[in-house]
Amino acid sequence: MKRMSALAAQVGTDAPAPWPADLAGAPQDDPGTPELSVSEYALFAGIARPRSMRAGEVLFGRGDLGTTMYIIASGQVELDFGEDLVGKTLGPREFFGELGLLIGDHARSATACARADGELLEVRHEEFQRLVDARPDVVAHFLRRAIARVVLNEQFLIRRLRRRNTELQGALDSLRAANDQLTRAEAMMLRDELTGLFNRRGLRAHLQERERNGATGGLGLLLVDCDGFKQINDEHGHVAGDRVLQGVASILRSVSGANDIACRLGGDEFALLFRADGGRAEVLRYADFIAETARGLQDIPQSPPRMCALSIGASLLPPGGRWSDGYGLADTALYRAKRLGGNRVEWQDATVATE
Ligand SMILES: Nc1nc2c(ncn2[C@@H]2O[C@H](COP(=O)(O)OP(=O)(O)OP(=O)(O)O)[C@@H](O)[C@H]2O)c(=O)[nH]1
Repeated sequence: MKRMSALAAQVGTDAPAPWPADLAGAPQDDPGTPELSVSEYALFAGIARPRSMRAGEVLFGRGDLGTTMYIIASGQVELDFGEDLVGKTLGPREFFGELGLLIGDHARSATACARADGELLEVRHEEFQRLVDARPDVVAHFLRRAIARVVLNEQFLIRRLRRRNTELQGALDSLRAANDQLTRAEAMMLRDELTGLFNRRGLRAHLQERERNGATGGLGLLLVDCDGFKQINDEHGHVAGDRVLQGVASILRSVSGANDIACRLGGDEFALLFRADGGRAEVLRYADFIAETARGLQDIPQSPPRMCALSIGASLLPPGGRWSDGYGLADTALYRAKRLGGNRVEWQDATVATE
């Protein structure tokens, strides 16, 4: 500090400082190095204001406007760029805050905090101007170094951002893939594995959706149950039974439209819920077609059989009515169809729902 103070005393007036003879030539060191050369440091020390710093002292905060550059004479300063950017620790002859000095009222890009007790040189615009007047060659060299440092920092930041961008892109791709898998898994959970029709969960989801949209009325409901199915299993094996169930599913799929829902409720029991603006007549037309198709397939002599007879209970979901009401009606009708020997369609009205 003594050496610096002596030089500082020499530039106490506006007159250019008489520079030591050994510093007469422009410094030749690498502009990319972070610290000032000994000769540069001596020149800055000749014009700067010395000040001391205490460990933990915040010299300026990120975003603060500033016009002062600092050179470290002794001690250490930590620069914190915030977010997840890597900070820097600077030591003797290193400088910081130069953009504030060069641009003026520049928002600081980092918080500068003293890591240890030490001494700083403060360079403000007036002092720097004196150096410009007296030693433009030194200033030009310093500026090259300062610009090189800014450019290096920018390039580092750009590389880092590119890398981060690639990482983010990868994370996004994984997320998309996981989301697709989840969507597929969710869709599979709503389907019956054997027939590909919706299962009970799928039917419930579909009904909830319709209830949310207030679109539960005017729907035809068929409950379809296989007749003598256990016997097919017993006589021809489960694989043959499975093929019969798949055959029933195919018939239901072939009559259901885009907004209808064909569903395997479990075992050998199925349901078809469909738009039936034509009321009872239309619902029964669907039911008769299904029963008739099954009969037709059953009549083709095959071993093992590809189809069995079907019992069908039919009803209409009353406008504004609940699914459970409509289901109760169709179930009553199905029970009657079974009781009457199966292989038939039975209808149940809401008005005479008691049996
Ligand atoms: N092959 C096969 N059989 C199944 C499956 N799920 C349930 N079953 C069988 O389906 C049969 C259903 O028996 P029941 O309800 O008595 O059927 P049913 O013989 O048609 O009797 P009714 O309805 O009175 O005519 C049982 O033997 C179950 O083991 C399946 O996924 N595949």
